[in-house]
Amino acid sequence: MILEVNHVNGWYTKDKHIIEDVHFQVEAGKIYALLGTNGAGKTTLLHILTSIHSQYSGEIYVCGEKLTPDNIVRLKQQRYFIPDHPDLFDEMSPLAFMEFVHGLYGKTFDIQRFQQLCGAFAFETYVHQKISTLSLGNRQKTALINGLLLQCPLLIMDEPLVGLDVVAIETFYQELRAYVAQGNSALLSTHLFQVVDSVCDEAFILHQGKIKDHVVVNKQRSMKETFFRVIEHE
Ligand SMILES: Nc1ncnc2c1ncn2[C@@H]1O[C@H](COP(=O)(O)OP(=O)(O)OP(=O)(O)O)[C@@H](O)[C@H]1O
Repeated sequence: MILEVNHVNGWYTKDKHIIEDVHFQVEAGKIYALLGTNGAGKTTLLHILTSIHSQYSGEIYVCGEKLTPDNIVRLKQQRYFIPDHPDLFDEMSPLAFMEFVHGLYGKTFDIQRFQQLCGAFAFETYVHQKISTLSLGNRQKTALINGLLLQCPLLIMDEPLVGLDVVAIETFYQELRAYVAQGNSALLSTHLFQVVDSVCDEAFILHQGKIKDHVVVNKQRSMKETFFRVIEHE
C-alpha cells in the first residue's frame, strides 16, 4: 500500500475539527480523486498528508512506514506535492528549477524523459525562460512536468488543471496514466466531475470534513449523479 490514512482528525483551532475521522487507502497503479465542495477540507487534508499541516491526530503510513516527526524528511522523498498555486523560484528557469528539486530529493535528473515531457506538453520553448515571465498555464506545466519526472511513489496534487489549455489537459491525463502504470500512485483534489470521469480510478467524496463515500469510477455512470446523491443526503 502506498498510503494508508487511519482515523485522521485535523484542526486549525482545537475547538473545531476541519477533518473528522478520515480513513482510506491508496494503492499502487491507481489515480484517486478527492472531490468536495468549497471549504470541504480538501486542501487541509492534502496538507496533512504532505506534512505541511501538523495539527492532526490519527495515523498516516507512507509506503508502509508510519509518519512520525522523526522520519518526515526521509518520507518526503516518497511523496511530491503540487499545490494549487505552486511556489516556484521566479528567478530560475523551469529547467534549473527542476534540476534543483531533483537535487533536493536525491534523484537523478532524466534529461531524455524531460525532453519527452516538454515535447508532449508543448513546453520546449519555455525551458530556459525565467519562471517569473511564464503564463499561469506554463507555470503549472513546470510543476506538473517536475512532478511526473521525479517519480515519487505518491504524487499529490491540489487542483492540478488550473490554467491548462484543453490540449495540455489531455496530455496530462495520458502522462498521469503512464506514471501510475509504472507502479506509482496519484491523489488529486478537484471540483470537476469531468476530471474524475476522464482519468481517475476511484474517488473519495469529502463533505464537511468527512469522507462520505468511496466510489469506484464507472464509465457507465457519471460521477456528478453519485456526488449529488451523497451530499444531498446530508
Ligand atoms: N489557515 C487556516 N486557519 C483557519 N481555518 C482555515 C485555514 N485554512 C482553511 N481553513 C478552514 O478550513 C476549512 C476547509 O478549508 P480547505 O481550504 O481545506 O477546503 P477546500 O475543500 O480545499 O476548499 P476549496 O475547494 O474552496 O479550495 C474551511 O472552513 C476554511 O475556512
